[in-house]
Amino acid sequence: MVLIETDSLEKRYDDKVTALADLSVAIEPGIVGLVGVNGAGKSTLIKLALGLLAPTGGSIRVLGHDPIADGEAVRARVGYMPEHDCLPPDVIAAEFVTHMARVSGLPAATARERASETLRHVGLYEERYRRIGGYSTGMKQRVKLAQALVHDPELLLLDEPTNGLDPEGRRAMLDLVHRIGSEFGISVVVCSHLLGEIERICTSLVAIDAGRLLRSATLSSMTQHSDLLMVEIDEDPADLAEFLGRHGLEVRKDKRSLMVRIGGEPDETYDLIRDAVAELDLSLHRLEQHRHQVADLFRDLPTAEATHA
Ligand SMILES: Nc1ncnc2c1ncn2[C@@H]1O[C@H](COP(=O)(O)OP(=O)(O)OP(=O)(O)O)[C@@H](O)[C@H]1O
Repeated sequence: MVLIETDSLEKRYDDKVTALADLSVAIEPGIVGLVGVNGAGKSTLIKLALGLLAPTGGSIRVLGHDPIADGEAVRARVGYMPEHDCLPPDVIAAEFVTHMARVSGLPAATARERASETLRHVGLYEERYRRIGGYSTGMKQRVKLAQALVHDPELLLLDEPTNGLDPEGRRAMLDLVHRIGSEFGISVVVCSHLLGEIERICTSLVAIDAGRLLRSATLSSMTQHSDLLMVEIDEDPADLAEFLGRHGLEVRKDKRSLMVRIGGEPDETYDLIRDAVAELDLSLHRLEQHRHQVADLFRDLPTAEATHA
């Protein structure tokens, strides 16, 4: 089952700002990072998925449903953690999460039970009878996560869950999101403008820029071996680069390493490098096939804001 499927999706605000344009993507189950700079259109996509906004063009389906025509079915199966602070400060956390469970249709006793359980999952069990207004930012983020989880959804939509947290808090929140996705079997779409931060917990990434799809792929396909060999020697690599170049290999210097493109049979390239190192009397420190880094593949991510038509 595809989590979210869009076909030429478009969202324009007031006929002036194009937040999403011609976006076609199929988001598969797992922990999915939705990445893009501020203003790329991430929150707009989430709001369209929830049926809070209607598309101005194309279509979107969530767990097979149209979020506008079939909003109730989507809300029953999807949990949403909004980006900004939206919690009532005078309400006790356990009461708030119980209330949200009741809004989702759970009977009173089940709602209370689920609220306690969910607050335990997010690490707030001991503090659950305190007023939300007295909570730290990290604790408030956890209450937002708990209310999204309380009705046992199949899909969680988290909009910048690390917002406002310090580095330790960010790490803890992402560990929690990872645990929910991997241990509870709930699919998660987590928005972030910080690729480096969320890539470690995601099974796939969808990158958007200025409302358009930039890339969508699983992490494993992104970190496959490249056709480059990384060569590190203890000495300056200039002579080695020159030698390999003379023998027909494509060589690029990368800081203190050389990146050598595998030409023809990989074994021949390995042998040529070993022979060159021996002939030039160098000390080989490392010779291995280079893996793509996710950040390398997103290096071209432009920083443009959404298109203003
Ligand atoms: N209600 C609105 N009315 C007009 N323009 C809007 C509205 N909401 C968003 N936009 C514009 O649409 C574009 C996409 O915004 P969106 O909030 O979806 O991006 P984002 O990637 O979630 O960024 P951020 O993390 O900063 O919210 C931006 O140019 C934004 O200014």
